[in-house]
Amino acid sequence: MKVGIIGAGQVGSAAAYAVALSGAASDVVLIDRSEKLAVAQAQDILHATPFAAPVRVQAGAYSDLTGAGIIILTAGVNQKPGETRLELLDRNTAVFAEILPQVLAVTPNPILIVATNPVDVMTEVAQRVSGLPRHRCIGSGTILDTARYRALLADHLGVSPNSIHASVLGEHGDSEVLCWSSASIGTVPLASLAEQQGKPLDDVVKARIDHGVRRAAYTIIEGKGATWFGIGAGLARMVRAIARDERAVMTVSQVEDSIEGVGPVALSLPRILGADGILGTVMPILSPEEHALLRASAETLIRAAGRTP
Ligand SMILES: NC(=O)C1=CN([C@@H]2O[C@H](COP(=O)(O)OP(=O)(O)OC[C@H]3O[C@@H](n4cnc5c(N)ncnc54)[C@H](O)[C@@H]3O)[C@@H](O)[C@H]2O)C=CC1
Ligand SMILES: CC(=O)C(=O)O
Repeated sequence: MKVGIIGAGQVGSAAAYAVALSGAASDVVLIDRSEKLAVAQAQDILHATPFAAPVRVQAGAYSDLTGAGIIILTAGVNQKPGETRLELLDRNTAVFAEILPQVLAVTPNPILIVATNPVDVMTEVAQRVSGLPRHRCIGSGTILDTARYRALLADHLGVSPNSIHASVLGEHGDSEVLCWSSASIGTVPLASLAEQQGKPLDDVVKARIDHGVRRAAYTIIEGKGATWFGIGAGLARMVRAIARDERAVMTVSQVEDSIEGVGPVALSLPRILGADGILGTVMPILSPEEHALLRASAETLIRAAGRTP
């Protein structure tokens, strides 16, 4: 499958690199407002392919997107230290208004994967501007937050993150919801395994993990100006699930008519990802407190999109 990536900055290039290393697609086309940057990134990544998978990586123009099945949108501005994701909305909406007509003129029915922040509201913008069906307009949403959550739980419990089933729902941002009540290691509830391991998940540990997930972007941006490896890997994982029709479950964002009684809104829930995009939603069993937090997160996103919940 050919994948177009619009925005060849840190996130776009990390996604291209992860696609190339994992062989998730056969062709990657990088497009950026700065052609010089796109050419340099494509060359650098192409030079990694002899060590990994035979993926064709090139910089291009919109006309080179002919036949692309997936378009990843990473173009736009990122957060400066202390800035929230929601503060980027107006600037990045203008970027999408410029990009999307050029994409759709060449490839009229792609699956869009949105990474540009604020990713949930930008998913709604992309769906509205493109007119594509909701299930083919997918935000990376909390795929990264869920990965952070699983990585921190794995570190605490001394088990592989691959064996941890735990989700972050709602906004990819400050109001996100860490699901504690349904988390498990294999078939064993999280709290039970933590007791068995002699590493209970008390309030102090939970608060530390919550902070580590919710504030990760701020901490990393303070240290190195932006985040890119985690999301790059997450975007490549989404590409693989779609390209191979895996029907894998991932927390990604899609416009919904109603969540917890409010909507329409785009936010993350565990979704089945396959060849036609989002094939379904796997709603986890939530505690009353988690339901309330998810509703509050949806309301935050509706307000961010300029509507009253
Ligand atoms: N969804 C997620 O989990 C994450 C999202 N992000 C978001 O991804 C976005 C990109 O971040 P970075 O790659 O760090 O920024 P960056 O500044 O390194 O790259 C953005 C690129 O977009 C290009 N661009 C801007 N306007 C364009 C246009 N009209 N047409 C074509 N190219 C255009 C710029 O030239 C630049 O190369 C930001 O909004 C950031 O907040 C970043 C990390 C994680
Ligand atoms: C920047 C961003 O959205 C993140 O790293 O979570």
